[in-house]
Amino acid sequence: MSTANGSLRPLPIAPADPAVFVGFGASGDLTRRKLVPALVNLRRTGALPAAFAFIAVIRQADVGKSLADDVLKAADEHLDSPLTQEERDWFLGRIGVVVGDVEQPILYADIAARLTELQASHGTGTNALFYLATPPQLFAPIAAGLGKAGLLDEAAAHGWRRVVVEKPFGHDLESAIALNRALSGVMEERQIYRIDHYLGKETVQNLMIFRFANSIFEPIWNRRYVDHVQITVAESDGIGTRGGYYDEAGALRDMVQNHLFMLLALTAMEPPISFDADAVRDERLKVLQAITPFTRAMVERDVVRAQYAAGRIKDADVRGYLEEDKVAPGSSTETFVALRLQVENWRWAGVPFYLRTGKRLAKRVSEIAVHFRQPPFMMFRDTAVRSLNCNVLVIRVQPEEGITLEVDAKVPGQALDLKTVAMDFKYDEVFAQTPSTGYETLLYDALTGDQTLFHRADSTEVSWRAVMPILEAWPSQSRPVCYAAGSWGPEEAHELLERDGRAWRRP
Ligand SMILES: NC(=O)C1=CN([C@@H]2O[C@H](COP(=O)(O)OP(=O)(O)OC[C@H]3O[C@@H](n4cnc5c(N)ncnc54)[C@H](OP(=O)(O)O)[C@@H]3O)[C@@H](O)[C@H]2O)C=CC1
Ligand SMILES: O=C1O[C@H](COP(=O)(O)O)[C@@H](O)[C@H](O)[C@H]1O
Repeated sequence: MSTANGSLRPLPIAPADPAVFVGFGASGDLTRRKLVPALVNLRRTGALPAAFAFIAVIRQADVGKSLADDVLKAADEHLDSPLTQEERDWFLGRIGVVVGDVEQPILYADIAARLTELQASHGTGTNALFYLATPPQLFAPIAAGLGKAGLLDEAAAHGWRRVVVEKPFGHDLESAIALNRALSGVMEERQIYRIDHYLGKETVQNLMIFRFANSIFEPIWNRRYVDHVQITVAESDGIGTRGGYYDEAGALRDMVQNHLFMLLALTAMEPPISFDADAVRDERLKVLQAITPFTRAMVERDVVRAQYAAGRIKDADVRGYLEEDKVAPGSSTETFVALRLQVENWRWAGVPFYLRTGKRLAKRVSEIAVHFRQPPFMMFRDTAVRSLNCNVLVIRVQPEEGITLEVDAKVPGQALDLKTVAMDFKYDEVFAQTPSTGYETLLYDALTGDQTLFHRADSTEVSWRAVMPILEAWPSQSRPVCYAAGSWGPEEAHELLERDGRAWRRP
């Protein structure tokens, strides 16, 4: 059974169902920086139920002693305003800790006992949301442990049981299939919430509203009017402390296969027949299925992989990727990818989609730029106007969230002169509420049983299938090319568009 999309929720927002949140990997970075702050934000907006408790599942007993205090202290740094004493006491009174080894059945018996305890003391009822914020190789063992202990059996529990699975969802197609199989062996698809925090971002959700709640864009949203689309997710940060994970993953797995493909899917999808979760996910899936498979020749020609070298960002020297902690000597892991792909369907045949993402680029900015075709020049041919610019619609995902439409206007005066001007919508000028990190929305959706903004099993596999030919071709190709930290990527990425008579937008 599918669920209804949260975008259609009536205001004011109702508190989610009473539940216990069971966080695996609760001593980790994600819990501190994103999950706990998101839960605090949900409570601030009245979206967290009063009957709520949090079980932190960790492996080191000594960490457990101060864990509740530590995560709240860390959360403080990621909130717009620090926790009040009332909030601190509220959360402290609701956090329980369970220590153990995720491979051992006893851990799950302890979790079950703790659940019963908290259900009684906090009146949470029997709903439980299990959140897997651990290294990915533990997702399947944890699911198996939960399954064997009967913790996912909703009939026996008399309440819902849901599992949020963090990214990366697999390392390649084969491992994604295996993980889907492991999950579906112990629970129903409707219980699985594969997270992609980009889908929770306000601006990303707004893409569907922008396209389908306004009548003026849809008629021109196709190959007749669109020349090409550019999707950029640029980061100025490097890999930080995540070298161990990143060196195994690289930008294609870390960003393209999931986040950029979701931006692509939402940009290119057909209108769903409703906001029903499966109706929306069906349409996103069809876009991924329509990506023209990459041949080796296409990988060679249309995919640029690169790695950052030392450079300067914001007036500071930064080291190159190979000097980062936990990166293998001489690693050929890419920190930048630019590619050109085609969505072969009736709407988009012949329209190139250019995607690029990278670490240590000139600035942090994510945007989708839809470049429309040029108008016929005919009317201007005997005038001083030398060329016409094409209209560009830019959806700014982050930061400075908003939407800009670039149009040509006449420069005031007697001569005929044109200038490109921007019609601008900025979230922070229109709405009091600033767009969230995405985790608030996704946690609320998981707590209310809305799967729209989560990946379904089929889409994880189809997106891996699309990138596999690239991953398979790379080892036999030359090393990634270099780009200086603080730049907009390697020259080859610019050539990718120049070859087609186009250029990347400078965000
Ligand atoms: N951090 C982020 O911004 C993002 C993270 N993610 C994903 O979230 C997940 C967690 O990431 P993150 O919090 O950064 O990772 P961390 O390495 O910071 O934390 C991992 C957590 O898992 C625990 N853990 C590690 N090994 C074991 C084990 N063998 N048995 C039991 N527990 C174990 C760690 O416990 P201990 O403290 O004892 O080591 C820690 O609590 C990953 O899948 C990551 O890809 C996704 C997007 C963004
Ligand atoms: O999933 C990931 O996303 C972040 C970028 O997220 P954003 O919300 O800050 O844009 C990226 O840095 C990280 O490498 C990747 O794993």
